[in-house]
Amino acid sequence: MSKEFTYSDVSSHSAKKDLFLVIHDKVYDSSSFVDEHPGGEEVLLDVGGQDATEAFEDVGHSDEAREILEGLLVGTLKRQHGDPAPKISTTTTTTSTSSGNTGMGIGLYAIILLGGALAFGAYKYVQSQEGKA
Ligand code: HEM
Repeated sequence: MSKEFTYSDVSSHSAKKDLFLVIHDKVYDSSSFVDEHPGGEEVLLDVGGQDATEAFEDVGHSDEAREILEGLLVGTLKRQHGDPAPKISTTTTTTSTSSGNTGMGIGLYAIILLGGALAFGAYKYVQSQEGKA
């Protein structure tokens, strides 16, 4: 059975010799790994006792790094009302890009429709002129 930690439990473990990190709502005891981290101890201490999901994923850690992480697992995070929201990177950027594309699509569509209407009007005008002649 894995242990459950609240956010305030985790935040009390932010010292170098007692360092918990939250990644994807799981709690990892990184104390033994701080000195070995190829990215340096500074970055781990920065996110000690906090949600490090974004920092960890932004670096694009290897499968090997994820295996080490599994070995440090001590439990899961039990979220409570008022806790900081889970951090998930990438999704926001994807959404904003695709909504930008949709806006562009509608703009183009409007121009094509307008062009069609103008062409139709010109055609009708030419026809009426021809009728007169
Ligand atoms: C306990 C959690 C972590 C573990 C087990 C871990 C493990 C590793 C490992 C094994 C590497 C070598 C490259 C690779 O295999 O991907 C690495 C590199 C790196 N890590 Fe982490 N890491 C952790 C957390 C973090 C966090 C929170 C940051 C915050 C920014 C970070 C920043 C970096 C950076 C910048 C490198 C690249 C170092 C370089 O190539 O010069 N790591 N990490």
